[in-house]
Amino acid sequence: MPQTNTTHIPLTSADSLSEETAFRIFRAALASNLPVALWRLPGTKEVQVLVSAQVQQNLPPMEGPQRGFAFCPFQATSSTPNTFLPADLYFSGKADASPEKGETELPSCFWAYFEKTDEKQDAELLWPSHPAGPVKSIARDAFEQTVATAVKAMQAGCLEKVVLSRTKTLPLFNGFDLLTAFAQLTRLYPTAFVSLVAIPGLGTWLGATPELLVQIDRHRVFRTVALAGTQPITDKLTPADAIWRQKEIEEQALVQRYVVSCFRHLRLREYVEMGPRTIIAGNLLHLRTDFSAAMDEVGFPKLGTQMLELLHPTSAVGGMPKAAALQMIGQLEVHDRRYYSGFMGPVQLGQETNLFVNLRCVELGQDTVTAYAGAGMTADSVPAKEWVETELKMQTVLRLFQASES
Ligand SMILES: C=C(O[C@H]1C=CC=C(C(=O)O)[C@@H]1O)C(=O)O
Repeated sequence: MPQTNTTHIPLTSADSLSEETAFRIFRAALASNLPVALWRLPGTKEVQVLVSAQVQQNLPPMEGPQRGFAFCPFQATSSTPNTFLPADLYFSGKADASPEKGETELPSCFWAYFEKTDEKQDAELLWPSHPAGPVKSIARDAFEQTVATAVKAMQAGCLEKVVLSRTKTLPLFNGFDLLTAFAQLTRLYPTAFVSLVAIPGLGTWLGATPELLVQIDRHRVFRTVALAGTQPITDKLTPADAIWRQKEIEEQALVQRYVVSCFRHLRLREYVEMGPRTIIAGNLLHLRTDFSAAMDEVGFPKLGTQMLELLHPTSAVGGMPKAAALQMIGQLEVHDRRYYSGFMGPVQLGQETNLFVNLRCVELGQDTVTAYAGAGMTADSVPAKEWVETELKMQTVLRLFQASES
């Protein structure tokens, strides 16, 4: 593994013991070909894991009572459906917790592998990959051309903003270890939602996203954010000193207005809006506005589910107006986004729902890794800068795969 220069958060022995239990469950699920999700919530230490006996294609209400893990694409298709993994086995990662069983029994082979993995496992893990293999990548010149096309359309007034993405596929280096990569991301990005999701027939995704889509906390407070605008962190720059150009301010304001339009659509006025302020996401800074509403007090007991339907895809990954932006993405991008810029996260686990936008992520093939990243374009975008921005976003996770680039 390449060396990283980031501060490591020391784990206590109780933490590392429960992390090892979560990893054992993950390995046993892969070995028995079961869908599995492993994650660490922002600002927490616990690594949580969930295994399902089978996948559902309909999302239940986000407010309960069904518990599980949602994993949804940018746009659902037959090869990238919406998926919900019921919590047939769930481990919260807390030092005093043990794995909890759900409604459906896991097959006995899972428990056989789980017992076996008690001893240190040296056998290589085989993870599921998408049956169609890696998606297409675009060369720098061609990407910059497409950005120029989008900029012209925006200057002509056809739309205000579009988020165009691209991908980069590298061979996996010898000795790559999936769980080590996950553990490294948890140490590198303490404020990100770090996840590793493996679903037979659909693929394996690893990431560290900064973008909350929908949260319903244990007090039934709904939260979402408007995140956009990007600049690299430099040695001298703290979030408080960050200066934003008009282009980024407008780009984020469009996302913020989009969230407000969703509240308006529901005729909900009693929400709290804070920001925008500058936040750190790995090697980057973004602008973020926070929104919240106490669901019962404002008379919207199903606000999480209703807002999810309206928000996704937000203009942080699509654009404004939404329909025109989605059409342009379909025309200009050479790849299928699959689960990149979709959303995912635990539903009603630990009495909370926490859904995040799948950004700063990679998709794993058997011997390849594909990074996905996009950037918000407006009439003022400069194509070369947008290329660099997507490169920086990809580095969030690809830095762990550097040995692959040599
Ligand atoms: C689309 C991505 O980031 C979004 C979130 C924050 C900032 C963004 C931007 O500045 O363009 C994007 O809207 C991505 O990471 O692939």
